[in-house]
Amino acid sequence: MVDVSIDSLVLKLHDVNAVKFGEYTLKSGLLTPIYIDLRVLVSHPALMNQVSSLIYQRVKEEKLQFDSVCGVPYTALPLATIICSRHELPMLIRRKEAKDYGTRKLVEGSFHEGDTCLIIEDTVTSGSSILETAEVLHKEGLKVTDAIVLMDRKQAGRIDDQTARSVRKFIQENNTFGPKKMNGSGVSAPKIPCMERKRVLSYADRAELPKIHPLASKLLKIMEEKQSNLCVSADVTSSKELLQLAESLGPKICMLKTHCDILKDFTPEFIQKLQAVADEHNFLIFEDRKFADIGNTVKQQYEGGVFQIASWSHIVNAHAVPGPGVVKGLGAVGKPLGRGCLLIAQMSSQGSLATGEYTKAVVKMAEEHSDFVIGFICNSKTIEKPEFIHMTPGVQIQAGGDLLGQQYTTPEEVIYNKGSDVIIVGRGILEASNILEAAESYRKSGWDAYIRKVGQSHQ
Ligand SMILES: O=c1ccn([C@@H]2O[C@H](COP(=O)(O)O)[C@@H](O)[C@H]2O)c(=O)[nH]1
Repeated sequence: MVDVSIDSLVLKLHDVNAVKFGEYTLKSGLLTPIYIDLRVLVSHPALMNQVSSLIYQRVKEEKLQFDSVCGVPYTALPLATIICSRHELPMLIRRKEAKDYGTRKLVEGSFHEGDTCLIIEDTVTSGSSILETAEVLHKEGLKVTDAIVLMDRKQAGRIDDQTARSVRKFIQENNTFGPKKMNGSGVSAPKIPCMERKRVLSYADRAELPKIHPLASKLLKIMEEKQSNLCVSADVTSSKELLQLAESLGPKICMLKTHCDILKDFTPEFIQKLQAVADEHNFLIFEDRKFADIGNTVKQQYEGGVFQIASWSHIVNAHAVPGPGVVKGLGAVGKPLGRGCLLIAQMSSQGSLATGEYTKAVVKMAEEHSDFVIGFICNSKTIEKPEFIHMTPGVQIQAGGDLLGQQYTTPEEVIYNKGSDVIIVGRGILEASNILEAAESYRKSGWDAYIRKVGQSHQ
């Protein structure tokens, strides 16, 4: 039996650099002065054993009942393996991505519908990783009622007073032990420490902010009025098909996203019809053109050519790679027309390079051009300024991915946990057997997650 003293364990964790002090960004986007990185544990077998024993000790103390154990990938996976092997408990493995071949299962191992699965996690902040795992298990028919998490923020004279104060303040402001909650998808939120949320303004309140861009205000009002934060990505190749989509899904959406350069029959007449449908059903058009050239070129691409995008698309987007000239060039055309631009701060695709410092630089560029930039394409909220609208692609009811690197997150995760405002859904709707029903299901999931987020922050 391994001797487990919490204090000695914490010191050892600090020794192997698993507890770091400084300025770090959490998965939730929050800045934290303390970061617990238990990924290094795999290189320290004695510590792995200690941590596993501590977790199992807690399982016993809590007298938890379960049929199998699942470690949240990846850090908690080896911890769960040690516990299960040592105590001869059945284990399940949750895949982060479905395989491209074979069974395409997201949960590996043997189980029966209705079995209870205990989740094991190394550290927790908002609980989003645990919820993601719980949702995947739930979809496979498993019940999840409990999660055991290892996290200790005690210090032992190893940090200076200033750091200790800011850590304590952070813990006070951000960590509370909340009641058991439902997460809206029918999955019981496991009992874990959960983060106290900052007050979240409603879309309607944000529409009235003094510094809001008029187009952002218009979009937020549409969202509130139609109870929809759903943008459908109309990735079809014929204008007839696109118009049919716009016509039938119009009442369900706040925005329709186009890729005009994949249409085989683009004409000015088609655009007139699309604008009429947008007016009739009160949604905005967003041409996902992803401009990425010097100012002078994007100006011409936006205004002229075959597509004359500026004349019909309320919103366009741009990469920040070329520097601020791209925004200035687009703004020269778009601002007089009352158009708005989204900067691509992050991408949903696997291996995207738009992360970390790059994302921060994009946000800064947006702040410096807020008379034209109304928000971001991103995976999660990038800035606490309610004037900016965060829009997230790579959304499907079931998390997973495609064969070309697209990665999907659920509407609940995107809106509630990641703090985004708009879900952008393409194939999740377009490839459904009943497109209208699918759109309604996405609309409802996105809206319910928003209501829950706003509601909880006002309690
Ligand atoms: O990071 C990004 C930026 C844009 N997209 C676009 O969104 C849709 C997603 O389609 P799905 O069928 O839902 O995968 C598509 O038009 C992309 O070009 C994105 O996916 N990720």
